[in-house]
Amino acid sequence: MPSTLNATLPATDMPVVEQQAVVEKEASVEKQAYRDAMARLGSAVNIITTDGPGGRAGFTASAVCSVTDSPPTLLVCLNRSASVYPAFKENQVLCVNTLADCHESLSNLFGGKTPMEQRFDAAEWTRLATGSPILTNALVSFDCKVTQITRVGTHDILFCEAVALRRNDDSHGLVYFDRRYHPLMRQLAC
Ligand SMILES: NC(=O)c1ccc[n+]([C@@H]2O[C@H](COP(=O)([O-])OP(=O)(O)OC[C@H]3O[C@@H](n4cnc5c(N)ncnc54)[C@H](O)[C@@H]3O)[C@@H](O)[C@H]2O)c1
Ligand SMILES: Cc1cc2c(cc1C)N(C[C@H](O)[C@H](O)[C@H](O)COP(=O)(O)O)c1[nH]c(=O)[nH]c(=O)c1N2
Repeated sequence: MPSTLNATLPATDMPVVEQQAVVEKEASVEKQAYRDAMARLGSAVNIITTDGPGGRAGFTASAVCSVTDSPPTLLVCLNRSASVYPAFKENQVLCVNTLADCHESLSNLFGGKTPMEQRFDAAEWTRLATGSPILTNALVSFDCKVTQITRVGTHDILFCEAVALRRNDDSHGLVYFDRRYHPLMRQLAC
């Protein structure tokens, strides 16, 4: 049986669509229940990097997605309590490095409390247009300037316009699902 959110609702003859609206208005979801539910959404894993006057910094992020291709724009959600937040806020440039199947330990390094130098020492980096660190064997890297920031709850949503791209066509993907990493195989040319 699938589990459901328990919300006390008045019994009515309302059509299903209107009853759903009542659930959204009256019920609230506990933080842990929300996280447990979100853990069921598989996502790519990315290391977001920056460099500039605010210093070099990087963190692991799963809250990343495409917004529009005109202009080519992604969004990245960053917790304002993260140690890296001031650097991203000041630099206004970043690179979204999407991880390949070999990057599980690198993802954990950039997602923990590890000192910044130790994080970057664990891999090889280059630069493209903005000066943000590009992970040399990432599946794909989006070098971006931050064009807009929106504050929602604990996080800032950074809207990022891609100004340069770099792809590795001989790597497999990495997905974070159910609080674990899973390799994702691509059909590679023979
Ligand atoms: N968007 C985020 O900030 C985000 C996303 C994923 C993981 N994390 C952090 O990574 C660590 C490990 O996460 P996990 O997935 O193994 O287990 P978890 O139980 O902490 O999180 C499960 C899922 O809930 C969501 N989530 C967790 N913390 C969040 C937050 N502060 N804001 C918005 N969404 C959040 C994410 O989708 C995450 O995959 C935790 O410290 C978690 O806070 C943060
Ligand atoms: C798989 C996975 C996915 C995410 C994270 C972690 C992990 C392991 N973290 C947490 C983030 O990486 C962590 O808070 C930073 O490394 C900052 O940590 P410090 O404050 O520097 O220790 C994270 N944080 C964030 O602000 N947005 C996100 O999308 C994610 N996603």
